[in-house]
Amino acid sequence: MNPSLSNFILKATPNYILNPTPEMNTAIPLNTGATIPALGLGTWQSAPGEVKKAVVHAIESGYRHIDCAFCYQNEDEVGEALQDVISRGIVKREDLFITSKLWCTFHTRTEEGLQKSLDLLKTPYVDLYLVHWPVPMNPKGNHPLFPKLEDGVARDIDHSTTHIETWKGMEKLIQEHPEKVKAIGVANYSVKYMEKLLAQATITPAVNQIENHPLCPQQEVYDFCKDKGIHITAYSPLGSTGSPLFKDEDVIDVAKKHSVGPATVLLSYHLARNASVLAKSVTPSRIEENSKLITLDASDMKKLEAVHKNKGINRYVYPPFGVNCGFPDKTEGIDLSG
Ligand SMILES: NC(=O)C1=CN([C@@H]2O[C@H](COP(=O)(O)OP(=O)(O)OC[C@H]3O[C@@H](n4cnc5c(N)ncnc54)[C@H](OP(=O)(O)O)[C@@H]3O)[C@@H](O)[C@H]2O)C=CC1
Ligand SMILES: O=C[C@H](O)[C@@H](O)[C@@H](O)[C@H](O)C(=O)O
Repeated sequence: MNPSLSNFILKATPNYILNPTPEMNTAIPLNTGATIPALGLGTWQSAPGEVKKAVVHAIESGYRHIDCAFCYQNEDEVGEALQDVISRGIVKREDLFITSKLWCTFHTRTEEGLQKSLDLLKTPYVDLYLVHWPVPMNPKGNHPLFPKLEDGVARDIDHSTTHIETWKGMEKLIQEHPEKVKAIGVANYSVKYMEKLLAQATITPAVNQIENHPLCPQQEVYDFCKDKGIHITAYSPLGSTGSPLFKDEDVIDVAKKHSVGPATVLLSYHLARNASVLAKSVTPSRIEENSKLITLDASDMKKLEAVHKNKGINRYVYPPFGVNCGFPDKTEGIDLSG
């Protein structure tokens, strides 16, 4: 076939699937041979005193995938929730998919980072352990999680190492402790950083967890990862704090068409993209509402895919590292891609 024609056909192939099983625990294959449930409960900014109840309620409502991180400073309480549901026989540990993440100040201490999360979560293993950001921060700085330089503003980056070295530490974890971690992956990786990582990786990341929604579709990372067999998990699908995407008129139109709420559309969008999605809530009724997914059709996807073209990209989560993480809409800061 004429190469330009085959290129056209590839590009013309819709990047969504039209008949996904519209269920929150649809099992999506990972490159490890395991699967990841389509919907997970997010726990970032879920306050102590609220997060245990939220996780218990989610699992009692059928959620099997919980997204955690050491830097959320609430893994201890998530662990209490896990102990509670497991001890009451609601689920077995092996029925759950638990993700945690290596925080930036632990890049040179992968084993310690993992063990801290396992202890807090009170679980012998995590199903997925992610590098939270490709940004090593000073492990001996003036704060254990968010060290700053003397000006009290700029984050204290650890220039003595690289995210590639971090990945080698992650590979060592799974090679030496397969009983503690079932899959390794990354979060917040752009194409540029992923290319640099893959050039030196022995193990391809199973997952890249990125901000993803109609105002930030990240099509270039999505397509790159799909091509390499790296699963995408979407975070901040509702637009993060306060769910601002609920007000988008195109989202509302699609929701009205299907007689559902905006959450269902915003979450089902990822199911159609064969990605998993994390929705955070500490409100019982919303946790239940978010568990309902539907099958969107080609015209719905077309409408949702046009949202960022008409309104521009909106990235809600971009911490002030002072680092250029390689995303086309955020080009300021130092390049740590290696
Ligand atoms: N790897 C990374 O760097 C990142 C990972 N994540 C992960 O992804 C998860 C989800 O992203 P997050 O940024 O938290 O934001 P979300 O897009 O999930 O939005 C959460 C907000 O929406 C509200 N909300 C949830 N459901 C509903 C509903 N049905 N109706 C109305 N409001 C609703 C929540 O309120 P309330 O809780 O009060 O009900 C909260 O204010 C995180 O919790 C975290 O686990 C997120 C960001 C970065
Ligand atoms: O996972 C959620 C986010 O990445 C969050 O962990 C960061 O935004 C963090 O608050 C930071 O300021 O660096």
